[in-house]
Amino acid sequence: MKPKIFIDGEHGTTGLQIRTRMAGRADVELLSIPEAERRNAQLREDLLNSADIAILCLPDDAAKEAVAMVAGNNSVRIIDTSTAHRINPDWAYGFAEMDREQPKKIAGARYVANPGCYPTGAIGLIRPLRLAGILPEDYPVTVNAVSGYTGGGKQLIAQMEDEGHAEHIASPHFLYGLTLKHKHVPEMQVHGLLGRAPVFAPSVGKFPQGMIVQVPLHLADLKENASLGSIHEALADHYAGQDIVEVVDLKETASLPRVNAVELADTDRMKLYVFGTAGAPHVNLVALLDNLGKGASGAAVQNMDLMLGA
Ligand SMILES: NC(=O)C1=CN([C@@H]2O[C@H](COP(=O)(O)OP(=O)(O)OC[C@H]3O[C@@H](n4cnc5c(N)ncnc54)[C@H](OP(=O)(O)O)[C@@H]3O)[C@@H](O)[C@H]2O)C=CC1
Ligand SMILES: CC(=O)N[C@@H](CCC(=O)OP(=O)(O)O)C(=O)O
Repeated sequence: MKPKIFIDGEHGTTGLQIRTRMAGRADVELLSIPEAERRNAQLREDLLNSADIAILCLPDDAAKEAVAMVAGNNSVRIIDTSTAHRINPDWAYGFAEMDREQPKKIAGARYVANPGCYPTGAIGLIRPLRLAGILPEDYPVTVNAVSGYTGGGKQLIAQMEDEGHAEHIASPHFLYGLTLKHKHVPEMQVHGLLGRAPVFAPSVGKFPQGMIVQVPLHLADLKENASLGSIHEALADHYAGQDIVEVVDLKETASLPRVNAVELADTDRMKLYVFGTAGAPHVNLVALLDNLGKGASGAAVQNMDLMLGA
């Protein structure tokens, strides 16, 4: 029998992109809820309990409610794309490339927390340098980022695209999260293995999908003799043999005049760069991804495949 998959929130931004990725797959059976019934709690509970894997594409509160709906059913496994369970030690963190043994942990888990879009870039850059001993635990990390506006879900999409919207946003680029209490900070600290919470400065650009995450570093405050080359080598070693995360060659990186936020839109890949000048005191670590690809829906399907052994 084919494994049954139910996407709770399938008519939202992340859910729709997962459905698109699943179209044409003959190895799974997709359970579906009509759009008009998407908030029908009884129907959702029935579908959740009929699934082998439920992928939650809901706000945090609704995701917690969905987990409670299957509490008495030991056969339903869950992938949650919300922020609700990302630092819960009972959940496997669904970033398969973060450690060699992570794919195995995800494959065997009942509960998998899909990473946030910004944390995928930030943790992807920071964690390998913590593991290699290059980045000290108490380093004051700063994360600057720009996301495509689909990162804000249906509401922000409507504000950006509909000029008649009462809260239309006409700005081509804006900063937000200005209280510095963004929901992704704890996740970046925990899985980035950081002693201090990073300063996180997010922004949104007038493009639907794409994301740049930057982590600038002072070499003098890293492990002795850390250099552009040794940092690149640590990242390249960490991701060797992976096909989704690419550490871009230093020579190619040095030749780039700019980084385009939408380069990886509509892909599930992530590119990591180490920018700087040999012998100079600073480096800038950069991750490039699609907020809805490796940052959300692409990672959810990758995790589902690991859980199915596909
Ligand atoms: N967009 C992105 O780039 C990313 C999103 N995520 C996460 O994915 C989750 C979904 O976000 P996103 O797809 O962007 O959001 P959307 O607002 O686009 O979609 C959310 C969907 O969930 C439905 N929903 C809301 N509340 C309930 C409820 N109580 N019961 C049933 N259905 C409900 C909404 O229905 P309705 O239309 O009626 O509101 C909508 O269909 C969030 O937790 C978000 O943090 C993660 C990574 C990146
Ligand atoms: C542009 C934008 O608004 N982005 C969202 C983050 C994306 C998202 O929904 O958060 P998760 O990755 O945790 O699911 C935000 O800053 O709240």
